[in-house]
Order: sequence, then C-alpha cells, then structure tokens
Amino acid sequence: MSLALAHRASKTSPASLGAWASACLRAELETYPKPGLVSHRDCGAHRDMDASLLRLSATTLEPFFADLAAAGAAHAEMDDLRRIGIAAEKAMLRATGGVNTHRGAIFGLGLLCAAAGLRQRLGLNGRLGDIVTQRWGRAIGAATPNAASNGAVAGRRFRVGGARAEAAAGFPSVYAIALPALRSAHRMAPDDAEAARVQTCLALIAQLDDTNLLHRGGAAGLAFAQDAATGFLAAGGIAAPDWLMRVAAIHADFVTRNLSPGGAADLLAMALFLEPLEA
Ligand SMILES: CC(C)(COP(=O)(O)OP(=O)(O)OC[C@H]1O[C@@H](n2cnc3c(N)ncnc32)[C@H](O[C@H]2O[C@H](COP(=O)(O)OP(=O)(O)OP(=O)(O)O)[C@@H](O)[C@H]2O)[C@@H]1O)[C@@H](O)C(=O)NCCC(=O)NCCS
Ligand SMILES: Nc1ncnc2[nH]cnc12
Repeated sequence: MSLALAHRASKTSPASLGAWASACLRAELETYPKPGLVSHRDCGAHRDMDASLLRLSATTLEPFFADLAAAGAAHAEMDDLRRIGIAAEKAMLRATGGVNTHRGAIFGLGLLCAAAGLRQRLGLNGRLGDIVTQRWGRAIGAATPNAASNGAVAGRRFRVGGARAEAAAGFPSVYAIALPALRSAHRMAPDDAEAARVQTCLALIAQLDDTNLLHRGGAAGLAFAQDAATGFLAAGGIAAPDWLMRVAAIHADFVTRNLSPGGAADLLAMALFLEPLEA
C-alpha cells in the first residue's frame, strides 16, 4: 500500500480520497490468511469470487468514492449519497458479472469518504464516524432495508443491526476494535504490515455480529468464528511464534464450514482508510 497515496489522502481532495479508498480495498484483499475470505493466495470459502475479481471491483469503485467525497464536501443529503451508492453498486455488478463483491464496503467506505469531504470543506476537527452519525445517521436509520438481501434476512432472524446500524452509530466496531488493534499490531510487528492486517481482521471477527457469518452459518457459525478468533488472540495473536500456522488452520476450518466474514473484511478496509486520517 502506497505511503504517498496515504499522505495525499490526508490532504483530502475528492480524487485522492477515492484513490485511497480503492487502495484500502486492495490492501484488504492482499492480506493472507483471512479466515474464509478471498486473498491473493486463495478464494477462501467463495466459489464465485477470486482475487482478480475483487481487484477489478476495487478499481471500478474508485471514481464513485471520489464522487461521494465531493458530494460530502457539497453538503449532500443522504438521498444524494444513496444515488451515488446505488450507481456504484450497479457498476460493481456490471464489472463482476453480477457478483456482490463490495456492497457493504461501498456503503461504509462511501459514507466515510463523504464525511472526509465535508470535514475538509468545513475545517472541522471531529472524527469521521461522528460526522456520519451527526449528518446522516437519522436518514441511514430511517431507510427501508431491502427485505430480501442476505444481510436483512439474517438481521431480522438474529436481531442484529448489520452494516446500517454500524454506520448510523459512527462505526463503533472500527473505532473501538479495528483501529486500536491495527495500531497495536503495527507496534507488535513494525516490519510486517500484512501481519498487522491479519491481526486486525481476527480482532474484528472475534467481536463483530457479522451478518455474512449469520447468513451462511447461523448463530452456531457466528459463535464458532468468534471463538476461533478469540482463541487466536488469547494465544498471543501475531506475536506468537507459530501465528501463521495457527491462523492458516483457522482459515481452513472456515472454508470447511463454508463461513466467510465479509463484514469483517469491509471494516478492516475502513480501518486502513481511517488510520492516516484520524489523529
Ligand atoms: C445498507 C446496505 C449495505 C444493505 O445492507 P443489507 O440489507 O444487505 O445488509 P447488511 O447485513 O446490513 O450487510 C450488507 C453488507 O455489509 C457487510 N456487513 C456484514 N455484517 C456487517 C456488520 N456487522 N457491520 C458492517 N458491515 C457488515 C457485508 O458486506 C460484505 O459481504 C458482501 C458479500 O455478501 P453476500 O452477497 O451476502 O455474500 P455471500 O456470503 O458470498 O453470499 P452467498 O454467496 O452465500 O449468497 C460483500 O458485499 C462485502 O462488502 C454485508 O453483506 C446497502 O446495500 C444499501 O442500502 N445500499 C444503498 C446505497 C446507499 O445507501 N449508499 C449510501 C452511500 S454510499
Ligand atoms: N476479501 C474478501 N473476501 C470475501 N468477501 C469480501 N468482501 C469484501 N472483501 C472480501
């Protein structure tokens, strides 16, 4: 991941934010092992996605993230953001032949891009997640969900809020779990940014009510995933000498059980996006 891109993003023009958001999706992809998820090494528990499809999706989305940042800077209402988000979803589905690679990421990263545009325009100091809540939180909560989506069905059945609740509350799982895990993992492994991303992914899986895990594995699948990730962290995470073997074994277990924490993947990308943007 380019430090120059991160630096330019911290200057926050819409184009640089779009490039940075897209780079963060690619960095999430180029992280192995992520239990059940697609990486440059394998397809995890997915039969319809591979690394090249996710790279194509990340590249396709870059101009939409830039548009969302520009819309935020122009004080857009949620309806305006939604129009751009839906256009991004359509472009993603056209590029991938109908595979949902990044719908959750479009939503979360898109809102953070809009907040970054607004923060820059108004010269604000607050956290981007808080800006999302203050500016668009009510409208996010009031939107009618797509009753048939995998996430909506799992959310109703298991009474969890999913991507919409996470965004409306200002991304608490990113600020309270992922960002602290990422920063502490950089201290644990100063020369291994990929290992730091693995640690962050496992920290998210350990605590997130991921609707993808619920959709594929029900409550038992979610509990299995959370227990496996918690055990990895309790054994020292990436500080343990055999960490790579341990997390590769967890990855293999997720594949055997057809579990994939797509929500954790999205929130990992959001933490990478926020790392240079939040003091
Ligand atoms: C608000 C929307 C995102 C719609 O949400 P939806 O009703 O579909 O349900 P959610 O459960 O809320 O999840 C949507 C995706 O968000 C990710 N996610 C899951 N859990 C969480 C969580 N706890 N916190 C945050 N994010 C979460 C996850 O996305 C990833 O997984 C996707 C692949 O999913 P799926 O197709 O189901 O995959 P498979 O398991 O492979 O399915 P099968 O093959 O088995 O069928 C992938 O996209 C990842 O990104 C959830 O899937 C939103 O769509 C919406 O309202 N859009 C309108 C546009 C808009 O308003 N935009 C605003 C400005 S940008
Ligand atoms: N690496 C990944 N694997 C599977 N689903 C994802 N959604 C977002 N990133 C993903």
